[in-house]
Amino acid sequence: MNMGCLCSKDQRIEKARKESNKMINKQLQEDKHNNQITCPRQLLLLGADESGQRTIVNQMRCLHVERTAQEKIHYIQNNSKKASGVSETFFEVDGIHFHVSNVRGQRYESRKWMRCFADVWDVIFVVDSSSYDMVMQEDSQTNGLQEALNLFKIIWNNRWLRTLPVWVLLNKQDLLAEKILEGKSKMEEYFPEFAHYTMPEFSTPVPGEDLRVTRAKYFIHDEFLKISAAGQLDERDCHLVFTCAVDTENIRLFFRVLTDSQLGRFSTLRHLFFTD
Ligand SMILES: Nc1nc2c(ncn2[C@@H]2O[C@H](COP(=O)(O)OP(=O)(O)OP(=O)(O)O)[C@@H](O)[C@H]2O)c(=O)[nH]1
Repeated sequence: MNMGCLCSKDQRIEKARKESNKMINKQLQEDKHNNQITCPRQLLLLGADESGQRTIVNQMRCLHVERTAQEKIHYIQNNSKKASGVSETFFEVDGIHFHVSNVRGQRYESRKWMRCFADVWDVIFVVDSSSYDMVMQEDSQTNGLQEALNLFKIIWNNRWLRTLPVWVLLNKQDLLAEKILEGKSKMEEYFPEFAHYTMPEFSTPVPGEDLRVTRAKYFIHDEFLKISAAGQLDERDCHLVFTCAVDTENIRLFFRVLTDSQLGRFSTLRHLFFTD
């Protein structure tokens, strides 16, 4: 009788323990799910002037926002000719909330804002790939692409951002292709090393793409790759992506790949962007 009682008491305890475990696990799952939905993923959007940052934000807003987007702008005092500050956009994709912080005037104010981004998930760095023959408005002297490379180096090596994955959007591919095919502005006149550049084996032209365009875009790609690879000790993701921000579909697909990567999913759309 006693034995029976003890046994059923043990069984009751065991049953209660299992139920409690089940409830805890269920709660954990729900919290995880709610967290994914309500806790915004913060993206830090950076790049040199005129690279296409605002266009990308606008595309995201048009695509996903309408109902959910809000925008806040904080201005930072500075002495440069252009306004600088942080504009923040909030929107939702597939139930996941995003928070994009777009920093203007990064080169001059970086010390002021870098440490404000403790919760950033990814850095998106936008490049005007067609600026290889242009000078910066700021000083009418510095080559546009060289300025983007210099700024990327600062951002890649910044200690506040050192652990974060970086997506380099080699933007304005349409304008780059136009310039290269036009033949008036030769890349080697601005970047002499281009004359001896050979493409990596994995570089595959987009169907129908002229090989001169493929070579130019991979040259730029490799210049950024060199910076991300130099002196790197720990594993850190640097994804180089060819984009055209005025093409809504292109930005939509990029965003889907980014969302998949943040959710730890392998994106079937990767091949549309990735060069590795
Ligand atoms: N053809 C083409 N034009 C682009 C592309 N991306 C941006 N643009 C244009 O380039 C210009 C500058 O783009 P913005 O989005 O304002 O660039 P930004 O980086 O926000 O510029 P700042 O305000 O100077 O920081 C605009 O006229 C855009 O329409 C692209 O991929 N292709």
